[in-house]
This record gives sequence, C-alpha cells and structure tokens, in this order.
Amino acid sequence: MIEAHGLSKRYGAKSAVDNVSFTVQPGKVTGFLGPNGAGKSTTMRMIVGLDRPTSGKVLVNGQPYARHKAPLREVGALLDAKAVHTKRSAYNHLRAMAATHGISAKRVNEVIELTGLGPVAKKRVGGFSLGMGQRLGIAVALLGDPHTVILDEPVNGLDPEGVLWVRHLARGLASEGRTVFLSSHLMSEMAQTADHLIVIGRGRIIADAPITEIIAGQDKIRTLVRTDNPRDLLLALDAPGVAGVEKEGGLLEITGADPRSIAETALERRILVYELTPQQVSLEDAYMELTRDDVEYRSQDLVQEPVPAGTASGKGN
Ligand SMILES: Nc1ncnc2c1ncn2[C@@H]1O[C@H](COP(=O)(O)OP(=O)(O)OP(=O)(O)O)[C@@H](O)[C@H]1O
Repeated sequence: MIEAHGLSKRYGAKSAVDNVSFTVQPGKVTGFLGPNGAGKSTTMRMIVGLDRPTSGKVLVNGQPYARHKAPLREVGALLDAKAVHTKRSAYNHLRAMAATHGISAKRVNEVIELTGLGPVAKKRVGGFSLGMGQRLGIAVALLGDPHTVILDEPVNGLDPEGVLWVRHLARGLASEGRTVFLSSHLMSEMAQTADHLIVIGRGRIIADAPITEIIAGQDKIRTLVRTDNPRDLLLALDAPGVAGVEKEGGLLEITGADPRSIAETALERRILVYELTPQQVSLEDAYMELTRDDVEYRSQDLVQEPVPAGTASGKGN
C-alpha cells in the first residue's frame, strides 16, 4: 500500500506537486493519469525517495521508502528506463543490480524470462530499442519480487504486443495481491488496464475513483437532433434532467433523454425531425474535458496567431 499525505514539491517558484493525498491499495492496478507536466513522475520519485517532498510525506507499506531494510524487495520501480550503463549487457546489468541487493542469479534468469529479454540478454544495452530498454527497466523493477510495483509510463515505446504484455503483467501482479501503480497520459490505455484511477493536473488531484465509477459518470446520453421547429421541441422535452442547446440551422444538442423518447415526443407534437444522431462520449473525451484547465502547455499556446494583412503592428513601416 502507498499512502501520500499532503505531499508537495516545489522547484524554486514552480509548484510541481501541490498538497496531494491519496492511497494506492494492494490487489488492484491503480492508474496515475495526467497530462504532460502534471506531476506524475515527481510524485513517483518522492514515493521511492529520489526526490524530497517540500512538505507532507509518503509511506510505502507503513514506512518511508528509505526506512525499509530491503527496499528493492519492498518496492520495484521503473522511473527512467534510460538510466542504465549502456556498455553493459542486459544480463550483466541485472546481475550487478542483483548482487548489490543480495538477490540470486536464479531470479535474474526468471526476470529475463518474464520480460521476454532472453534473445537480447547478452547484448549491450546501448544498442537497445526504446521498447527493449523499457522491458529491461521493468525487469529491474521486478528483480526483488516486490510487494509494490511502480511503473512510470511503462508502455512508452512499446509495440502493440508489448503494450498487451504490460497490461497482462500489471493485472497478473495485482491478482497476486501486489500494489501496482502505473502512470500514463493516455486514458485509453488506463481504461483497459486499471481498476482504479487517480487523475492529476497541475500538481493537484482532480479525480480519485474506481474506473467503473469514472466511466459511469461520463455515461450521459447526448443526441443531436435536426428539426424545423427546435423551440417547440425543446419546450416539449422539458423534464427534470433533460437539457438542450440550440445550435446552428435547427440543430439541437439534447442531453438526458434517449433518442427514442425524443422521437416519440416529436411524433406526438407533430414536429418534423429529419436527423437524430446519438453521440457516444468516449472516455478519452471525458478525460480531456476533466483535465482541460490543467494542461501545462496547450498546442494552441505554441501557435502564433496569424496577423491579417494590413493590420501589422507597425513594425517596419
Ligand atoms: N528537477 C526539476 N526542476 C524544475 N522543475 C521540474 C523538475 N522536475 C519536474 N519539474 C517540473 O514539475 C512539473 C511536473 O513534472 P513531472 O515530470 O512530475 O510531470 P509528469 O506528469 O511526470 O509529466 P510527463 O508526463 O511529461 O513526464 C513540470 O512543470 C516540470 O517541468
């Protein structure tokens, strides 16, 4: 179990993590979801003692990470897949890690097998693809057979087969009763892997709930209706929980009423409807909506507004 209490991290004037509290339970995959720069890596680094909190604390199985006698057996983490000695082979890298933590050579072979590194285990890590490097990072995280596994963006650089493999691995580890904490900026990935989601934006928690609850919360029926008489249809549909907005050209966007009941109401009132399109709110849309104000850099911020001809600011005149 991981417990964060009022955890904050500032880098000078920059607040990377801002008074965050959450619990990551064993026996589940918990997804840590947020846009770039939201504070996921910083939080994960604080969990394993690589960054010192400015305030607050975080405990792993009841103790700060550094207090555990055999931390690698307690917590396995993939935080930066590139942080390896590039001249060593994957096997030698794992052997060296194992030797310094009293872990057997047998376990090294087990994790090589488990992560599918067998065919490249004797090759120099420097020549590894992003995906192979990622698998090596996961092998290191699993070396101590830890109760708690923390993986920062584990599917980064993996091909579809690799993504599936991480998904099965995470689910398998959780089914053995371990605490599994995975970060991602992709809702679609988390939706298929996690049981529980913690969503972070600009260093603050914006959602912390079982994935089923998050999906259910987004399950609003939205229907686009085109009619000759939008006003009358809106009046006729007026009921608690039903809302409608009139868009251009007789187009209505209706929430809270299913398409059939909209059609029935229109028929009763003899209002002509010539388009009726149920809209699916995808989980990805819901996530974008949830984090819209919490994205650190938006693509539009990076695009210069074009200046219409003849309205230049006077430069060069
Ligand atoms: N060592 C540092 N010095 C200064 N600022 C930092 C440092 N590390 C992180 N930050 C800033 O803190 C904020 C959170 O960064 P963090 O890497 O934790 O986010 P993230 O959610 O992991 O994002 P990403 O998905 O891009 O890795 C960002 O604004 C980042 O620029």
